[in-house]
Amino acid sequence: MSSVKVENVKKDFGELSVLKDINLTIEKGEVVCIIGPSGSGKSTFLRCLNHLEKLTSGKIYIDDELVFHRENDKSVVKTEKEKLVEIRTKIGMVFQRFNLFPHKTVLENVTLSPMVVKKVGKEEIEKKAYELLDMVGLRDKADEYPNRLSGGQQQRVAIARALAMDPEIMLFDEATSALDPELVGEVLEVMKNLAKKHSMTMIVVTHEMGFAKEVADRVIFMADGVVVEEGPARELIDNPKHERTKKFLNKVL
Ligand SMILES: Nc1ncnc2c1ncn2[C@@H]1O[C@H](COP(=O)(O)OP(=O)(O)OP(=O)(O)O)[C@@H](O)[C@H]1O
Repeated sequence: MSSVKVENVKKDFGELSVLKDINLTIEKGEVVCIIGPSGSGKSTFLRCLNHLEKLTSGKIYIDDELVFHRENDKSVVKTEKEKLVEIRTKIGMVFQRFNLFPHKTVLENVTLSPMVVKKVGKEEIEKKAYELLDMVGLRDKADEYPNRLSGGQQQRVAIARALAMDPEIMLFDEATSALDPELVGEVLEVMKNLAKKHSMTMIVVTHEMGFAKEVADRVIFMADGVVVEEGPARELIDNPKHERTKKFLNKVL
């Protein structure tokens, strides 16, 4: 488990200012849901946390260690390449599109990165992969190829694959948005289990308000690249303070 601190983070795409001075602290073991209208910068924020996007300016700390740092004028990225790999192994990410390796079996999808990146032995990682596949309810699919699985099953494999790296922090970027409605529940169930039983630091961008309310310790409402409001999940969803939050929740609930 790790904590994350974000200081004065800004991200521009050309003329477009997508993140405008974000300041947040996420504690060890905390489950945080980020909600907000489409285009408000939620995905970009997550992608900045593991450096899939370079910051325009600001600082990101993991466990009080400054890991990403960029100044406006000098374009200095503090992080060296090897360090980046080390940091990325601490941060697992699950995307909207599962991006499994199509020519690898489910088991191989889960074991590949730990073997290649962390040099974990085959026997050890396979044992762990089976445990993870058990956890996501897919042990019996270990030898299947991804195209033989439903979207919900593929997404559960993607979660197992991310967990196989033993991450300290898990980022979920609209993990259920691309799924048929009847498959959403099975993926949320796995995420819920992870949050409740495995005390993992989780940052979840989601449109699932029920999930946010039930599972999150804290909800952050973002709009137009700023954090408009944050607070305990139930409090924020049932009793939002800002007009912008109220408007958004009225629309989606
Ligand atoms: N690589 C990029 N290049 C240029 N613009 C981008 C890029 N990535 C995102 N944007 C823009 O940044 C803004 C925020 O996008 P982002 O995906 O972070 O929003 P979001 O809140 O996650 O939205 P959604 O809920 O629809 O996924 C959008 O206007 C988007 O078009």
